[in-house]
Amino acid sequence: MPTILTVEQVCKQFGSVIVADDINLTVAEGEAVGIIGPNGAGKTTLFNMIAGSIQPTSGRIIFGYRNITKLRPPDRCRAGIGRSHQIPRPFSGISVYENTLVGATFGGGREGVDAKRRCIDILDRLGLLAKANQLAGSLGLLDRKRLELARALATEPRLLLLDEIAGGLTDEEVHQLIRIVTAIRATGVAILWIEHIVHALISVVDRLIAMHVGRLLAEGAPAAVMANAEVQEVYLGIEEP
Ligand SMILES: Nc1ncnc2c1ncn2[C@@H]1O[C@H](COP(=O)(O)OP(=O)(O)OP(=O)(O)O)[C@@H](O)[C@H]1O
Repeated sequence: MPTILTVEQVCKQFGSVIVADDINLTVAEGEAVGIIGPNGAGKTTLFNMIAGSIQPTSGRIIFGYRNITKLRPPDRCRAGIGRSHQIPRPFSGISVYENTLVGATFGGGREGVDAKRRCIDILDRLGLLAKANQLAGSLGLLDRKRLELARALATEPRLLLLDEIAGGLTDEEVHQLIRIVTAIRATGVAILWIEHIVHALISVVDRLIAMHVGRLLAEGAPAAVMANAEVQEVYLGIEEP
């Protein structure tokens, strides 16, 4: 499959603190890649640089064949990078449907009946259609996470960045979320997913990347990365005997 995202020699410094240290990674079209790492490893900072809300200190970000390093976040969204945030922040005073419509109109560039039809289809796929007219602010956690995904999908992404979407959910809710992400994945959207709930991640992704203090520690098949001695030590706290 052709590459959809290339992160090339990306570094980020906040003052004297290095939070991304020569990051190189690729995601192929339709591929699902997981990112794990302890708190403060630089995972969200990496997403912020891919989505454009912060600029790398150096390095390049290529989306498709386009260098998007200097592009503003709305333009990256319109180019096909969708994002869900760690803490869902829907427009709580408007309905679930209207929240989704904002994404379809803004990112997907659709209007009128076309945008409305797309939103209804997305809400149906995510199991939110029955709550379409409810205020977003009245939703429980799982539904807020579903809405976060719906809003991101409405922008018609070719690459979806998921930031800790399983956090705070019950086991049953995590299973529901896994089914949703698997279904999104089956539509051909590439996924880059940061997650602390590793079993959820591993049940969906093709490849895993482990980060630690701004660096890529290991990368490859999920089982191999989880068995890596350095990953076990820094991430799971398991030291070699
Ligand atoms: N705007 C900022 N200014 C200064 N330091 C920052 C800023 N944003 C992030 N950092 C620092 O960068 C480091 C990486 O943070 P980041 O949120 O990317 O980690 P993370 O791997 O996503 O962690 P978590 O799993 O807790 O979400 C942390 O030490 C954080 O304090």
